[in-house]
Amino acid sequence: MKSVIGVIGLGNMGGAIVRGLSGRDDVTLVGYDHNESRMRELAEGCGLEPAASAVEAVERADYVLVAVKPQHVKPLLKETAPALAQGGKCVLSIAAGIMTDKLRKYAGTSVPVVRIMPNTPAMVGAGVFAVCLEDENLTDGQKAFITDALGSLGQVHVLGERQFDAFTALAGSGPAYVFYFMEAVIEAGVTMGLTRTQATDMTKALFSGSCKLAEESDRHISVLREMVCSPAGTTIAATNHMDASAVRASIVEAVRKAYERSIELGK
Ligand SMILES: NC(=O)C1=CN([C@@H]2O[C@H](COP(=O)(O)OP(=O)(O)OC[C@H]3O[C@@H](n4cnc5c(N)ncnc54)[C@H](O)[C@@H]3O)[C@@H](O)[C@H]2O)C=CC1
Ligand SMILES: O=C(O)[C@@H]1CCC=N1
Repeated sequence: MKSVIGVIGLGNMGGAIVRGLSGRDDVTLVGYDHNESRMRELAEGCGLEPAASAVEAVERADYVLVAVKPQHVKPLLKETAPALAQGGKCVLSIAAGIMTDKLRKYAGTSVPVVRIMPNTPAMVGAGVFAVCLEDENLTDGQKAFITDALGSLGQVHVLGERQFDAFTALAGSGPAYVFYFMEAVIEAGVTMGLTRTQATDMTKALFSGSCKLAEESDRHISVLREMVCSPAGTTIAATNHMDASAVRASIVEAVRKAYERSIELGK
């Protein structure tokens, strides 16, 4: 039997998850967004069934995926609480920082809630997900369905909720750090006289090749870096400059800022 996933909020992340799940034949996707063009695009592109309202999406769904911005979660769950109370449903929230006890309070019923933290590479089936399955009202069938569905969009880590802020700062926000570093490398290439197209193509291949090596090699990441740093060579000149500029400390501090912000959003 098919499970119905009702996705509310079809922006960057909700849209990515719909695209990623659209190939599954055990799932019917229903969606609602205030922005009609988002529903239309996903209806045409991957067979999403548009709902006339958030309440209708909830009424039709077995799993309700809440993919609106954190500040919109409370009014949305309050509005849909009567429909959520119909029984047999499950709330999945990807909102950064909003804890399960708050989600339960807003939904106002004994509906089980699951917190999920995705990242945007889910758009191409290469996401990294954290999922918190601690709600005692969750059935084994629901847990199995959720982990399996997320598994078709990328790597899944079942985590306790207390680890969610760290995961959000590292992997949820993480693609932005990687793209930020890529932008800087591209600018360096252009500074040295490469065309922007050349520098962009080279940088994409550099990052995907390095990630492939890190994944497929048994060597520690630090050893892989040392292998590039020839004695008195070009690379050690660059990494010494990064150390002198405290780039590593700055990255650690930046990720910690995201962690603090995630904690703050949960208050
Ligand atoms: N963008 C990212 O990389 C990640 C985002 N998240 C979380 O995902 C959630 C969504 O983020 P984005 O997709 O980036 O935001 P977005 O702004 O791209 O999409 C949000 C969508 O929700 C719609 N919306 C707002 N209120 C609504 C309502 N009451 N009913 C129906 N639709 C409504 C908006 O029209 C918009 O299309 C956030 O809570 C964020 O914390 C989590 C991990 C990664
Ligand atoms: O920046 C944010 O708040 C969201 C959560 C993780 C990635 N984007």
